[in-house]
Amino acid sequence: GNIYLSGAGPSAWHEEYPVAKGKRQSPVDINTNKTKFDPKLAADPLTIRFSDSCCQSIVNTGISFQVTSNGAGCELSGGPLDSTYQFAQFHAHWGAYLKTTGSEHTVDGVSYPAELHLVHWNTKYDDFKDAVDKPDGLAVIAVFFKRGKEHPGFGKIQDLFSKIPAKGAKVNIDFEFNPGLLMPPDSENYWTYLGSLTTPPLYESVTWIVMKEPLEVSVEQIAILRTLLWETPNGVSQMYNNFRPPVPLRDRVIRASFG
Ligand SMILES: NS(=O)(=O)c1ccc(NC(=O)NCCCCO)cc1
Ligand SMILES: [Zn+2]
Repeated sequence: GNIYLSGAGPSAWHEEYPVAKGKRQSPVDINTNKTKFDPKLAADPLTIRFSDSCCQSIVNTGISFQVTSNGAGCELSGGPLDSTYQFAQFHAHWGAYLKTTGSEHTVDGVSYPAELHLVHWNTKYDDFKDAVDKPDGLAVIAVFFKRGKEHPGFGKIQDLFSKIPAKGAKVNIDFEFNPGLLMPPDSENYWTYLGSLTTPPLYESVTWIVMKEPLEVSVEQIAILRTLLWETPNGVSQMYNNFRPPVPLRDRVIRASFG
């Protein structure tokens, strides 16, 4: 069923996934008065490498779209990471029409209309499946979407949405698409903390790297996200509010790469 709409939604996930109330869950609110600048992050800059041949296909996962990669030439290292992580997929989370919610992480209690996740796995493990539940298994770059000028690159991906109308639908991407296009102009300023997958199984395996600067997309592009379809208790309908709200930070400090 639909993990956001069946039962009480995210607040009930702990019944099947007790880790939902764990010590390093995601997303969280980023209280900028409590983040801590870490000069080590600035001293060893994050290296984000993407290529034009990174993306193979796009699938409707039933809770988002997902652009999947074989990771060739697409690697992440440096910053908070002690290893090289390989790109696996990107997807997004978003809200409802005329609502201000949509992102998973919030900044000083404020949501963005949507949030993109670029998922990478630690190459010290054999593959994604082996890495997905290890404490240092994954690194996810989060990019907030903000309403503004159109983003033609993201539009190329959105043009494929009509070809994946239902859960499990998948099409190949037969044009070059470099996910680097989805990085904000300034991707040096980020926050990082140890967290989890934001959907079941909620594994506490993610080093989160949340970009401070949002990416501008048009209001129409935010609306097009909702043209994807998913199953709900009342039948197939438009996909929206596929986000987990922030959970307690517990005993964690969010580090900033900037002063
Ligand atoms: N939103 S998020 O935290 O970036 C995220 C990323 C991957 C996943 N899950 C995933 O890729 N596969 C789950 C399979 C687990 C069983 O092997 C869930 C949430
Ligand atoms: Zn996500």
